[in-house]
Amino acid sequence: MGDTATTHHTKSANNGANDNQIGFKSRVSVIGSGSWGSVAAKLVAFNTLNLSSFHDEVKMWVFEETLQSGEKLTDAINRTNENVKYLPGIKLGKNVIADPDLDNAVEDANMLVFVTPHQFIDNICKSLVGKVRSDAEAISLIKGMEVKIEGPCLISTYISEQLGINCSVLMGANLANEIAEEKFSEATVGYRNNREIAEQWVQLFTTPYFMVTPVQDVEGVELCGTLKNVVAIAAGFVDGLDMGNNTKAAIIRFGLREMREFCKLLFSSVKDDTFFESCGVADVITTCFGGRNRKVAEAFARNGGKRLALKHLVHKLNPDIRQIVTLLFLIHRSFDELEAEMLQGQKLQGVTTVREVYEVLRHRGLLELFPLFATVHEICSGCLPPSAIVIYSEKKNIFPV
Ligand SMILES: NC(=O)C1=CN([C@@H]2O[C@H](COP(=O)(O)OP(=O)(O)OC[C@H]3O[C@@H](n4cnc5c(N)ncnc54)[C@H](O)[C@@H]3O)[C@@H](O)[C@H]2O)C=CC1
Ligand SMILES: O=C(CO)COP(=O)(O)O
Repeated sequence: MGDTATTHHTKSANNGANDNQIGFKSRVSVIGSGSWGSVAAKLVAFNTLNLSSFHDEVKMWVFEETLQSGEKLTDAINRTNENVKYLPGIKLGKNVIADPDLDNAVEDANMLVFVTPHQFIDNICKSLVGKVRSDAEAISLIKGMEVKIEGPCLISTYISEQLGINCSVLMGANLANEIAEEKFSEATVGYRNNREIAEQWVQLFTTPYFMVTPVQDVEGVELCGTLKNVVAIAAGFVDGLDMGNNTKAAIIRFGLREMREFCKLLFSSVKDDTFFESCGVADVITTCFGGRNRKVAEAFARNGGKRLALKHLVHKLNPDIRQIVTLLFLIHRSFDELEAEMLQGQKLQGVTTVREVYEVLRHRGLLELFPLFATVHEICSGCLPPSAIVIYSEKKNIFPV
C-alpha cells in the first residue's frame, strides 16, 4: 500500500529560514488549463504561497482562445482570477498567472505539471524540446497513452523521452469540479525510484481537502488512470440502456479485472496493491458514476442506438455500400458530436484510449482475452450496438477470478 505523506514547512512558521538552509526555491509551472488543469493550478498555488521552499507565483499555460465576448481567455483568467470557460466560479489564487506563450510559461521552472488532454501532448512536447531546464522534474496528471509504431508508450515516458527529464504521475478519484469546491478527495503519486522527488510532489499538491499518497509504481498508477476511462464508457452504456446498478457493478468488476491484466501484460512490475489506491478502484468508481466519459457514453447509448437501428434499416432497403459507409461515418462521428454539444470544449479521453488499447491488443492477437475493452471499442466505432456491452460476457471466455 502507499506510504505516508511528508511534513510541511510553512512560510509564516519558518520566516524564510528554511529557504536559507536549502538556498533554493522551486518554481512551478502548470502546462494546461482545462477543468483539471485549473484545479491543479489552484491546489499548487495554495501551497507555493504557504511553503517556503517554493516561489509564490505559478504560471499556467493556456491554449489561447477567444471567448464569445471577444476577450482572450488568458486575459479573462488574469482579470477575474477564474478560468471563466473551463472552471467558472472558482478563484484560482492571485498567484496563478495565465500565460498563452508556452516557452514563457515554462521558463525558469524546475517543477513542471503536465495536465492537458492526452491527444495534445505530442505537439506540446515537440515545441518544448530544448526549452525546459535540464534539472527540471515533471509530473503528468494526464489520463491517456501514446500508441507508436513500436508499441504503447505511457505519457510520462513520452514526456521523459522527449524532454530528457524525469516524470512522475498523479492520478486518482479526482472529478475536477468537486475538488474545485474543496470537497475531500485523495490521489496517488506514482514514482519510479526517487522517493525524495515523490515527497516534493506530495507536498506541492496536498491540502486539507486533498490527500496525496506516494506509491512506487509509476506504470501501475498511470495505466489505472488511463484505463478506467474505458470502463467508464462501458458504465455509461449501461446507464443509457437503463440496465441498473447490478449490471453497472458487474461491468466495473469486469473492467477492473481487464485493467489489471492489461497493466501486467505491458509491465510485469505493476503491483496488485496499486489497484486499491485512489488511482485504482476509487477512480473507476467515481468516473463510472460522475465522469464525463460516463455522461457522454450514456447519451451515445440513448441516441447512438437509434442511429444503429437506422443503419440496419437502410441496409435492408438499399444495399448501396456508399450509403452504409456514409452512415457508418456518421456513427463514428457521433461521440465527437456529443462531446462538442455536451462538454463545451472539454475533452473525452476514453474513446481515443479504447481505440489505442484495441490496437495494442489486436497487434498482439489478444483481443479475445479482453472482451470488455474490445466490445467498448466496437460499440464506440459503430460495429456493435450499445446493448452488446452485456452480451459479450455470456459468450466469451473471461479471466479466472
Ligand atoms: N476534468 C477532470 O475531472 C479530470 C481530468 N483529468 C485528466 O486531465 C487531463 C486534462 O483534462 P482537463 O483539464 O479536464 O481538460 P478539459 O477537458 O476540461 O479541457 C480541454 C483542454 O484542452 C485544451 N485544448 C484544446 N485544444 C487544444 C490544443 N490543440 N492543444 C492544447 N490544448 C488544447 C483546452 O484549452 C482546454 O484547456 C486529461 O487527460 C484528463 O483525463 C484527470 C483527472 C480529473
Ligand atoms: O479522471 C477523472 C476523475 O478522476 C475524470 O473523468 P472524466 O474525464 O470521465 O470526467
